Amino acid sequence: MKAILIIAHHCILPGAYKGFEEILDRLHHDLPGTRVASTSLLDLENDLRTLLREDVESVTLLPYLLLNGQHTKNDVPRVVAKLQEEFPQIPITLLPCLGDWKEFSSMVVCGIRNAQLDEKKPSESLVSRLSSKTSNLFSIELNLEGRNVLVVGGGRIALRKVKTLIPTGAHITVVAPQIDPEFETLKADEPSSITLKQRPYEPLDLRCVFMVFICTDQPAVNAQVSNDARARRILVNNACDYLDGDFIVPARMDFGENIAVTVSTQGRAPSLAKKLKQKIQTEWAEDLAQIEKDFKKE
Ligand SMILES: C[C@@]1(CC(=O)O)C2=NC(=C\c3[nH]c(c(CCC(=O)O)c3CC(=O)O)Cc3[nH]c(c(CC(=O)O)c3CCC(=O)O)/C=C3\N/C(=C\2)[C@@H](CCC(=O)O)[C@]3(C)CC(=O)O)/[C@H]1CCC(=O)O
Ligand SMILES: NC(=O)c1ccc[n+]([C@@H]2O[C@H](COP(=O)([O-])OP(=O)(O)OC[C@H]3O[C@@H](n4cnc5c(N)ncnc54)[C@H](O)[C@@H]3O)[C@@H](O)[C@H]2O)c1
Repeated sequence: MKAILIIAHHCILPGAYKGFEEILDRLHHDLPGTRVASTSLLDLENDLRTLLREDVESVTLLPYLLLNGQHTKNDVPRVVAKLQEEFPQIPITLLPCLGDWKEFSSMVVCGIRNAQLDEKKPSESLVSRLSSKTSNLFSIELNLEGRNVLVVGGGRIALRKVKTLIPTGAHITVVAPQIDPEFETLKADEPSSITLKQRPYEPLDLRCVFMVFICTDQPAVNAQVSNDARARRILVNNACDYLDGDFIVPARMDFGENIAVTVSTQGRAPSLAKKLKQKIQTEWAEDLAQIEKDFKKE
């Protein structure tokens, strides 16, 4: 079994470990079969030794620290070197401090930009978001025929976006390390309109792209794509953060040959948009079909 050991500062203030605990929960959930443990700088040596005595094949150490200072330059490597000598058969990998991760700067910039946006659009509870009367989004129906559209992410949300993009005639590229098998089925039906790239996003994926849909489960990747696209003046839809993108996708229904009805909550309550869509589909279908028939007779 592989193991991850996260090293954090010791702190006794209530609530200090909120973000840290969320990361542990997510690692437990997202990396089943990996032993996830945490320790403090003081307990590192004892805890790491205990872990190495368990049935682990490798240990990855993450210093939950921002700056590459005394702890990450000297204290932690010293313990790692000592224990690697004691347990030479178990590889120990020491990751860089968080501040040196390449996605970190994008995440910080994005967080600050969102905070500035939030100053303009205070978003408290859903109820208060919904009761705000003003809408400053502009509705259009966009022609994407022949345009290059990039979808970053290959999961459930990306799949939904691609399904709605196919009928537009756009050239769709999907890039993600994990691509849902259903994409292959879609590609088999539409070989010329879908390209699948099974690897992590790279900034060059944005070359000649008209519009990008950001749909990964990695906030740091989403922030990087958003920043890269903005620098290239590419239109952005961020499925994970409606305040970040240039546009949102409403729920769309087609009735008969000519009628399209879209429902939007301006990003504020997407699940309400879905509910309304279901209501409209069940309650309006017959009436709309009749209206279209009558219109054709006129
Ligand atoms: C309309 C539809 C079109 C489409 O996705 O193409 C759409 N969401 C749909 C479904 C859906 N969305 C969610 C669930 C699970 C909950 C549930 O099941 O109840 C389901 C249901 C499911 O997945 O089945 C939750 C959700 N949605 C967003 C977030 C992130 C966030 O808010 O940060 C979260 C998580 C937080 C939360 O729960 O709030 C974000 C967005 N979702 C949008 C559109 C945009 C805003 C549109 C608007 O407000 O008008 C925006 C901003 C992104 C964008 O522009 O794409 C599609 C209808 C499908 C259909 O056609 O039937
Ligand atoms: N718009 C919506 O309606 C809506 C609804 C629910 C959730 N969301 C948001 O959408 C996100 C994605 O949801 P999902 O259900 O599709 O998740 P998922 O776990 O099914 O898919 C995540 C995808 O991101 C990809 N990914 C990870 N790192 C990547 C990288 N470096 N480059 C490219 N791709 C990378 C993965 O390979 C995977 O294909 C959620 O995290 C959530 O924030 C949006």
